Amino acid sequence: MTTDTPPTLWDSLPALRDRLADANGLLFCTDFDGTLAGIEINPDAPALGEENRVALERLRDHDRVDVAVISGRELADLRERVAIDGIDYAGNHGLELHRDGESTTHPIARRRRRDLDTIVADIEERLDDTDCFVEDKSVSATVHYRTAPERESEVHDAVETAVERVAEGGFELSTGKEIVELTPTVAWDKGDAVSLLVADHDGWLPIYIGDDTTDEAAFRELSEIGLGVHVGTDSETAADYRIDDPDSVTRFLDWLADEGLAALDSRGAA
Ligand SMILES: O=P(O)(O)OC[C@H]1O[C@H](O[C@H]2O[C@H](CO)[C@@H](O)[C@H](O)[C@H]2O)[C@H](O)[C@@H](O)[C@@H]1O
Repeated sequence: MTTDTPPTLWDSLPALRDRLADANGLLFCTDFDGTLAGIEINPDAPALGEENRVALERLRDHDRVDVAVISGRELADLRERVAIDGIDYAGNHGLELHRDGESTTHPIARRRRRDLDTIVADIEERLDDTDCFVEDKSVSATVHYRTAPERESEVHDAVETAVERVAEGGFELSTGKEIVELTPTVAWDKGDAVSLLVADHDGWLPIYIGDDTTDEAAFRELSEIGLGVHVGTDSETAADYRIDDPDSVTRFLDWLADEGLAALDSRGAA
């Protein structure tokens, strides 16, 4: 993993234009929270802004562009929030996929649902008298402590204890922005979801854009073959480039739907 802050994407747009002009097509993959929508206190609040919707639809409508939204959110929640037809979706960090109109869930994740229900109930009981709460995402769960940051270690302890009690080794913990994520122990992440899509797009340029720790797997997957863009100023990222915040993502989407598509169309024009 690169430890230097990657260069800003804005200085590299001429190079990106060249890569698009050489590519068979564009596979545009994006995270949702902190990328397409800003971070909010209430996890129910984030919505896809109109400018982003228009740009993503313009990309979708190009015959040599495919779009995928890849999120830690539950697939049903993500699809409802984004609500763009004709694109691919991955929910629960890739454990749920919606491709070509069909939804699938990783079989091991499906089998662990009952254990997860018990774990969620246990965590809820342990955190009952706090402001922390559990977002039950059917095959994974997220414990939110944004409104009680002083409870961070208490949340970790509660999740660890609940997993040990119910299904030791069956679930793993990861951290995100003021959250602890609890996912079934399965060798499958956002990087694998991206790699599955890349396999169907020979000679296309894959781009992945995201802001959080689970997006790093996708950046690593694309390090040799595509382009990763980290949203934020963290230095520890495997992404090739960075941009500041979700507003910058909107500007980039606008550029891509305009100049990026023009570059793609210029292939063979000279
Ligand atoms: O992969 P993503 O699309 O980035 O999803 C990651 C998690 O995002 C959500 O939590 C984050 O956003 C919330 C709303 O802005 C915020 O309140 C929370 O503190 C953030 O961590 C979502 O609720 C989780 O399920 C996703 O896993």
